[in-house]
Amino acid sequence: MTRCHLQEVFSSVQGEGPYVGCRQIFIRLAGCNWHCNFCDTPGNARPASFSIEKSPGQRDFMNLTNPVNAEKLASLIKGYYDLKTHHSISLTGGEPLLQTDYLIKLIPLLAGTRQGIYLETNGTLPDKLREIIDLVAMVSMDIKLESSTGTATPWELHHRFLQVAAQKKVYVKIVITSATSSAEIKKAAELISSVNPAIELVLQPVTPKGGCGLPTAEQVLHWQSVALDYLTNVRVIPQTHLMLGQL
Ligand SMILES: C[S@@+](CC[C@H](N)C(=O)[O-])C[C@H]1O[C@@H](n2cnc3c(N)ncnc32)[C@H](O)[C@@H]1O
Ligand SMILES: Nc1nc2[nH]cc(C(=O)O)c2c(=O)[nH]1
Ligand code: SF4
Ligand SMILES: [Mg+2]
Repeated sequence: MTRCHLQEVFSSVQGEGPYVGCRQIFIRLAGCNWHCNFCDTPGNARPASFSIEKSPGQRDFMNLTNPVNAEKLASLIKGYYDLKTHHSISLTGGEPLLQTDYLIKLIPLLAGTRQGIYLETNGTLPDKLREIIDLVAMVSMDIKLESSTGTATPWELHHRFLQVAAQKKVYVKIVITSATSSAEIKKAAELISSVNPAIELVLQPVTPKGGCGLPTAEQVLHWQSVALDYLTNVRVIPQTHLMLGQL
């Protein structure tokens, strides 16, 4: 039986990127293969328990033991939330693609939302994406810049990842900080354009954390125009859920 380590499950509105405001069920898997200084959800890869909010917005969390099998998780979700009022199910983390065997079992049990599965991923595991791309409707892919992670940007992995993701609805998100450089934005925009210049790029100003500070207004507008030399659609959208008190 395939079982998974989770961090949390809740119903909220998508707070980032072009689907902002869409009602989603968030399933946050545990464990990550990357390290971003700004990460707002770091955590243990094997937590003993996870929490599930029973009534959206009420913060009436119940703690359950990890790992959990797919049938149990699907029946909890269907018991607490009405799938048909939800735009989609966000698979996030941590890095959800670290547990693809589990997702292959879980996703078919969660049919009934309006648009299906929304995958939120760091864009570094193209071979794992290939295993589940047929089960996913939308991909939110990050490009991870060295200036905010301390690790060299995995350009080749990101390129292969985007080629697979482009089979479905996909947009690319880059968290920008005061340390971001124009050269990084140019290289990212060139990479996206080489797959398809119509793929949308969202520049997401960091919510300050881990020594990462906000870029200036001048920096943000400059990087947007750099990216627009290569791409049709480049938007600047910050995280919005925090200001709404949403999870
Ligand atoms: C927590 S990650 C989980 C999914 C996957 N590991 C990834 O990085 O895309 C979800 C999204 O939150 C973004 N994020 C995390 N911390 C942030 C912060 N402090 N400010 C802005 N965005 C942040 C990530 O860049 C990513 O797009
Ligand atoms: N409301 C809300 N929107 C989000 N968009 C991406 C999130 C994530 O952590 O994956 C997230 C999240 O944690 N909450
Ligand atoms: S890849 Fe995602 S979950 Fe992992 S450290 Fe970076 S922001 Fe956090
Ligand atoms: Mg988040």
